[in-house]
Amino acid sequence: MAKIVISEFMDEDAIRDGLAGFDVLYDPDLVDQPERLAAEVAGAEALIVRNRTQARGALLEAAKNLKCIGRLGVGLDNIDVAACKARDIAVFPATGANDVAVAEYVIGTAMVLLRAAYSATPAMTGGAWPRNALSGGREIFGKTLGLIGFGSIARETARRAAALGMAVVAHDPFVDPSDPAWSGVERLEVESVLARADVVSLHVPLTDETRGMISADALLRMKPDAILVNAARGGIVDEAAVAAALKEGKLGGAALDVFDAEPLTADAAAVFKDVPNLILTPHVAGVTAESNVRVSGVTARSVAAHLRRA
Ligand SMILES: O=C(O)[C@H](O)COP(=O)(O)O
Repeated sequence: MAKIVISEFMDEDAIRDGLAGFDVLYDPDLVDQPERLAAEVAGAEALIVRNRTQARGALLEAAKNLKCIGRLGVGLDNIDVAACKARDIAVFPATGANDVAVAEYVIGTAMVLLRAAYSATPAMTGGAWPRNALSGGREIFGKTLGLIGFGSIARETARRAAALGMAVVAHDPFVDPSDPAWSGVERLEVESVLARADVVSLHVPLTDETRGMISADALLRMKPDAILVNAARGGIVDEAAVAAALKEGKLGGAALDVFDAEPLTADAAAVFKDVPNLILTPHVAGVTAESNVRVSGVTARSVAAHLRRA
């Protein structure tokens, strides 16, 4: 049966159950061995990747027999989708399978950053009692969530926000105004979302249009105590501008899960040193134990079905 190469981590039960009968090469370290990866894909009919394998250029050229790419996530910026289309290589993102993980990350970090009270442990184990200093934390109830992008992850986030008593506003030119998804959510232009929201969360792909969207200027148009959450893609946000705004008190807090260059190097991270009310995470908003099972299952099924049809 067809050969399937999996170059990044995937749930092993999903490989065993969903790809049974296929000749599978699963090596989560392949992504870091470009020459070996190119040699392995030369005979493959399917490639399964997360966000690090760059399915473009030389790798695609080497993959002469490729019929499909399974993406263990939703962002497609690491795949040359146009080149795949031209060669009739199907691309299967795991749409919907990590929505809950990202939505919980957004709500969780927003609550932590609004409350700004959960970093007292070192001071307290040192004998301090910073009650006065930490008494000004804010509640999420009654605040406004502003979503830039209103796809399925943003909608999961909106539902949770509404359940917590937030108002929700959103911008997405690709969702028709008559779409029932807008029910209970105010449809606004980007500028108004930025101006109105207490928590701004990004849910757009990285494209020429969205690159640099949250610039120093855009940050200035947000409320000075607003929280910014970026679990979408690095490159949408000007990282140095976020660090500066937090230091200067022009932004209330930020959670950044994604970065312009990943992994974030110590040099690139230096800009975030001693920045207040900042949460940095290594591109894990969409990855939980549960979402890895769902994402892997969906991807295995899409790839297997395509190869059986092909
Ligand atoms: O695009 C996505 O869905 C997220 O970046 C997570 O993707 P990954 O875990 O497959 O990299």
